[in-house]
Amino acid sequence: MILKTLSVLNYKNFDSKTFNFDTKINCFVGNNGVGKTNVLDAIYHLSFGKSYFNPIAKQNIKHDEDFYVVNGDYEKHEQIEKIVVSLKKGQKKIIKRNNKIYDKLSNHIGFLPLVIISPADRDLITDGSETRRKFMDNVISQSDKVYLEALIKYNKIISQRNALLKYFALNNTYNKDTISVYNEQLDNFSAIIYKKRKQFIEVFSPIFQQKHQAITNRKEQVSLTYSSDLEQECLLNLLEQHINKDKALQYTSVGVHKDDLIFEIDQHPIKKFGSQGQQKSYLIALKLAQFEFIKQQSGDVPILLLDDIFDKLDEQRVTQLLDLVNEATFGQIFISDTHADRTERAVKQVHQSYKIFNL
Ligand SMILES: Nc1ncnc2c1ncn2[C@@H]1O[C@H](COP(=O)(O)OP(=O)(O)OP(=O)(O)O)[C@@H](O)[C@H]1O
Repeated sequence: MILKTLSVLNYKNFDSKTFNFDTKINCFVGNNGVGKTNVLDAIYHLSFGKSYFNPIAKQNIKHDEDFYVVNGDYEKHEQIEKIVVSLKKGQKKIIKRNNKIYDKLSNHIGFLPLVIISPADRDLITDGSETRRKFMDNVISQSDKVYLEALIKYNKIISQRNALLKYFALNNTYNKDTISVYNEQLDNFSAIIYKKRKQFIEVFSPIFQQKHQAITNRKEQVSLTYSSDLEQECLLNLLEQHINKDKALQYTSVGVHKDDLIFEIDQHPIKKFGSQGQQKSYLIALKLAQFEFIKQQSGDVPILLLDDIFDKLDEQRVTQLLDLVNEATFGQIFISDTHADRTERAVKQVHQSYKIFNL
């Protein structure tokens, strides 16, 4: 799968710009703030229908404009695929594949597999569990539609149940039957999500270990474990046991929407006990494992976005990283960096074709 051409219109700091890409390595270089990350984010948009960096869709429209368009021409399985994501202020976002509008964004997820490595990944360590759940959901969803559907439905019912708990509190009332209907639906979808997350970690964790060893030469022991309320009991029982708490809090306090991934180094939380360098290696290993997992599951080589790559690695390690990806049957890579010369030195050593875009 190759992104041949990208055109953006009123996207963040760009008014109108077109890029024709190399099939292997593409580097965006230039000073701080010229829009290197924005180009990577536009490519991310084409795979996920949204920004990696800014969840508020309308803030991706260029200041003082009222719409944006991101257009990508891909070659996939010898077919040309035209993907267009557009948003007009006050309207719903539209995603088209070959001029046909998708009914649901979820139908597009996984069609153009992609992995991004960015300085913002540190949020995976520093933020609360939601960021780690989103990471896990992103990896599994790119190759499992049943999972994505179950997740969307589960989240919808959780919102409805929370709204009902609020309504009960506000009106000083309670109806066990209505809550039970939600509980049963949640139990059904959470069983699917829990099982698939468990299966995912069983396959993903050894890949992560292997990537971590490859980039650190086995210096320290790291682990990645899945933690869920459902380890104790099925959700139906848990919801019944926690109903008084939920009524008091006015939201659902147990379930797979509280799951977490535990990141440890030498059996201690990496957030508290990992050095900066150890945390960066952990994150890179996590992202390379994501790349490998998606490649194995989907059969497609994901596009790789390396944002501000020298933030995490020195020059020698960047070359090692590119080699690692190169070994994994080469996909297309997009790199952003402030220094044209060091980027070019690193990519030259991979002996693949490349293009440098000065922004
Ligand atoms: N909606 C928007 N409209 C106009 N400009 C925007 C919008 N959103 C972001 N920008 C601008 O985009 C620029 C940041 O772009 P980007 O993050 O891609 O820079 P960069 O080249 O990656 O920089 P760095 O090297 O510092 O990471 C900023 O100048 C910011 O003001």
